[in-house]
Amino acid sequence: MAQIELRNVSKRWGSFVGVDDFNLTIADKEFLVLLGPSGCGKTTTMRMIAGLEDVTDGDILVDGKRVNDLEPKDRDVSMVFQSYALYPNMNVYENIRFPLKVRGIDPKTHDEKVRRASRMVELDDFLHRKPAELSGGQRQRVALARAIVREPNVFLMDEPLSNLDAKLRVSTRAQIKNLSHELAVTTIYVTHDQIEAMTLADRVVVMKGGVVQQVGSPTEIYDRPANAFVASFIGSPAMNLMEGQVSGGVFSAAHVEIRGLNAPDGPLTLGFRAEDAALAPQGSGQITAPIYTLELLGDATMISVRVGDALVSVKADKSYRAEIGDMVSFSIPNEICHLFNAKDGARLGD
Ligand SMILES: Nc1ncnc2c1ncn2[C@@H]1O[C@H](COP(=O)(O)OP(=O)(O)OP(=O)(O)O)[C@@H](O)[C@H]1O
Repeated sequence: MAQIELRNVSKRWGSFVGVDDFNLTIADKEFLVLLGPSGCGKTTTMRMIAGLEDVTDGDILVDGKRVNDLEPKDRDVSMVFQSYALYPNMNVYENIRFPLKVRGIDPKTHDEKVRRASRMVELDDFLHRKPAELSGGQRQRVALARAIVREPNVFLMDEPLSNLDAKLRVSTRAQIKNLSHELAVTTIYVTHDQIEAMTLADRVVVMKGGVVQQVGSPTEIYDRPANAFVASFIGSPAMNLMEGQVSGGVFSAAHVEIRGLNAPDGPLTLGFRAEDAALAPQGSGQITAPIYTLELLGDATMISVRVGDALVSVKADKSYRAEIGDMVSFSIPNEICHLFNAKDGARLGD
């Protein structure tokens, strides 16, 4: 059992703020993903939980006990890093066994524990090999097994898939999800890849510049982004955002007019997702504009449309065909519009 609580946690180096007033309770067995662009403070947050970085302000509690002053080895957490840091001279078996030796675990139990962990990551047939004789994906699985074998209360994973090629990333991602379910261990996972976050997480924390922007389930974050930054960071493609003016419930921007909005007069950022735009017969939509490019995705066609100076994405059926430069017409039903304050990007209304 491990519930982790961060209370007003901050990290500063001199006047530079790496993490600013982070508050969150991570439930026992929860899979929590810290997501954000490079430098937003994800790794620093995780390192503070691991005890590898001192907390400047605030408290970290595990199961209600303050752990700020505990050494990493006394925190009952297992970390998996982006670089696998395996011992090159030891074979896979010895690499996985190593944490058990260091911790003075009864040697009689080692074999069973190592074999169980290696079975979970499907490395049973590779136990005699040295790291140099393994693929990148297999090495990362050794690192996972080495974390599993300790039977920790918490897994901390820092971009564990980022050194793998695209195909391996997808299969290892599925394996991590399955493992976390099977082991039922609280997991904190750092990534800048929103697809990884959406597919793995029970809850996602989106960070920017050391500040938490939103905490929520993947669906909440996708359907109701708290601000324009989150909207632009989540989704593939990201949400279309247009700057414009509202007057009497009518949003106007270059080549765009959307009526019936419940928004105050003044500047506004309007967002919509590619899949929510509705293609309309030629010339009958709210927006008619030239196609900039088309991407055939297999299950759909993504149309990039040049609206004034901006490019917006509109998702069409997989059978949709047109040429670059053709005109396309579409509407943005006002119930699917996301409205954001033009100044600070905060979400308006529901
Ligand atoms: N020891 C340090 N001294 C000063 N600044 C630091 C130190 N470690 C990290 N930082 C700064 O703190 C900020 C947050 O770093 P952090 O590594 O947590 O970001 P991140 O979100 O994990 O990014 P990435 O995805 O690139 O790893 C960055 O701007 C970084 O340069």
